[in-house]
Amino acid sequence: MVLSPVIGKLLHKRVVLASASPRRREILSHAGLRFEVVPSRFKEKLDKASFPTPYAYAIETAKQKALEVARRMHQKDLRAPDVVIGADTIVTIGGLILEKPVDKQDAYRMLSRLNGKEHSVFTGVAIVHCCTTDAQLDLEVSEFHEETTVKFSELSEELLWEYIDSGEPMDKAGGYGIQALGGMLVEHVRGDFLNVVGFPLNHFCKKLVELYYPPRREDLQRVKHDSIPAVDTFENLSDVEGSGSDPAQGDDGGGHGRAEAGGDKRQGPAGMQGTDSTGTGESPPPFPAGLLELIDGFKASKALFVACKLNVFDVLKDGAPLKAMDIAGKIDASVCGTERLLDVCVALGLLEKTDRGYRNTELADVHLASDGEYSLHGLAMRSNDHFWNLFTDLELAVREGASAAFGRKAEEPVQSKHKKLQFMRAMHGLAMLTAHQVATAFDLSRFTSACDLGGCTGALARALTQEYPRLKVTVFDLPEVIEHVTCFQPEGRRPDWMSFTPGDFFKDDLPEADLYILSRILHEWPDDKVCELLSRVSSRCGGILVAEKVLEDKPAARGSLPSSLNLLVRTQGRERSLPEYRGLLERHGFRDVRLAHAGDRLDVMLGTRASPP
Ligand SMILES: Cc1cn([C@H]2C[C@H](O)[C@@H](COP(=O)(O)OP(=O)(O)OP(=O)(O)O)O2)c(=O)[nH]c1=O
Repeated sequence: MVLSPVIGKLLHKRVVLASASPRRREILSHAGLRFEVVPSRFKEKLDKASFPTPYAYAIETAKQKALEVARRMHQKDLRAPDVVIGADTIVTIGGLILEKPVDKQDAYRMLSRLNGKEHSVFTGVAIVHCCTTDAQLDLEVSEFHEETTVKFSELSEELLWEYIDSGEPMDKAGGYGIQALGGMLVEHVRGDFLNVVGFPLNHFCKKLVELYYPPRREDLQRVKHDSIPAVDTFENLSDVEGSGSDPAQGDDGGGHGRAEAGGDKRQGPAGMQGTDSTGTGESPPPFPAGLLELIDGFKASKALFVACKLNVFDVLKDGAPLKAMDIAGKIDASVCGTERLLDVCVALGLLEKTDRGYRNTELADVHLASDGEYSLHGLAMRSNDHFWNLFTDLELAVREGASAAFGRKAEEPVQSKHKKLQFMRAMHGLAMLTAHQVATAFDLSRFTSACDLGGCTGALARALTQEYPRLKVTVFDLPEVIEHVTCFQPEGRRPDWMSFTPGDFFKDDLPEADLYILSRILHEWPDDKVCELLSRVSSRCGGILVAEKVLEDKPAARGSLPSSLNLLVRTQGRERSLPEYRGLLERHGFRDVRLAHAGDRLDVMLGTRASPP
């Protein structure tokens, strides 16, 4: 018997749980899912420091676990399963990620840290849909995370050691198992209990709803957007046409004419399987939820920008929940307007609403408050104040081409101090998110000095010096940028081990360096300017590191599309493919140009040449 129709959607698929966790197996089989278990061999050794949030780390680990199993099964049988599920559970306290203890002492350290305090348990989940065509494996990953807060009682040393000696902590994140003896340590839990045990079943079902049941118009009136559809109890579930009623179809599943025309074949995530709309007029086409979301997308962006501009996320950072009226007072805005904005932020997943008022989600705390290390507040503000206006000219830019539009209402000169700082904050936020991945994409230990051209606040330079302590790094940027770099340094002063040189890389002498770095620079310029810049550096160095989003043969990744239009409306530059970058670099004497991915939004290329005599 299956209680949730969404679980039923998986019954006729070959589903694999990529996990050795007996808890995950139990939770999913109790929910009525049929699956095979293939524990993942992925080594959980990702660099935690390179992730902006703990849950990003858990999601990535879950994803790698699932992908490893999908690829291994495909290699073995040349046929992957239909769906592979991976999960990873971590405990976090005070910015520290706790996984499974390595020994009893480690378990003691973890439990002492949790003793008497509240901590968060995150489970990242990846649902990988596999499709094999002509022996080629195509993978589509959906991912999410769930957070549960757990408070431990004050526990005596004796009790901690007794618990550790029971052996229970050793295979569990944070060194405890809430479902067994560890339950005695816990004072209260806020959120999904099963999430702590290793699998957030409720969120998983909601995710399946999103994937398998894009809402229909009539459903939208009845069902709240993110809830699981009305729970039916039924035994005979089938994806196969005509074999029993489909819960997504309500009560008419058994009827012939209508059932035939309207039979729901929305079997999987968009893109992996087609929909079957007959277009006869008898049944409406599948509800275009994604399209409507796109049409409304600008409203969501604007709501986010306005909340940032009014410092909503700063007001709520790290504090107790506040009522709309109190927030309105602090941001100097009307109560009714504030309440509506806050509710929109809740719907967008930026705030949470409880009986005690509104509070930031972790995403907002980390990325939307203005002062965090990984804050994107500056980027949101620049998007609001600058890109928003430029995009009103998109139609003109498309009609006339970048070069025609450029110069009419293109990049405004960054004159005022306010504008300069806003630009730098935006660049800094993006660079902080990717600096570590760019710095570690290749082994750069053979270089002794590097110069980051257009390196702005030095975020990438700092990551390089952390990774290669012997590398001497210079940041080269316009004088009006260098003038303000100090306020972006963690200690509020320029570090001794990095130098900043003001200048224009098209006009002024460049600092001597073994390796030149161009991160998000070349896409700003047309080919002739790129060649001018490359010829200035090529004769002087042994290597070049270029970080850009490289266009791929397949349709561009969603993440790179806005950037490509951004360039169209404001500069004469453009994104380029690997052959294009390779051609440009090889024309200037760089050989052996290699590519590495540095996350969804950036790729890194390294080209080398014989060191100058
Ligand atoms: C906090 C907590 C964790 N856990 C478990 C859930 C997970 O199985 C484990 C965290 O380790 P994970 O690395 O998430 O999972 P795993 O190694 O057990 O299995 P696999 O990697 O093969 O999927 O801790 C509990 O069982 N109870 C708890 O209260």
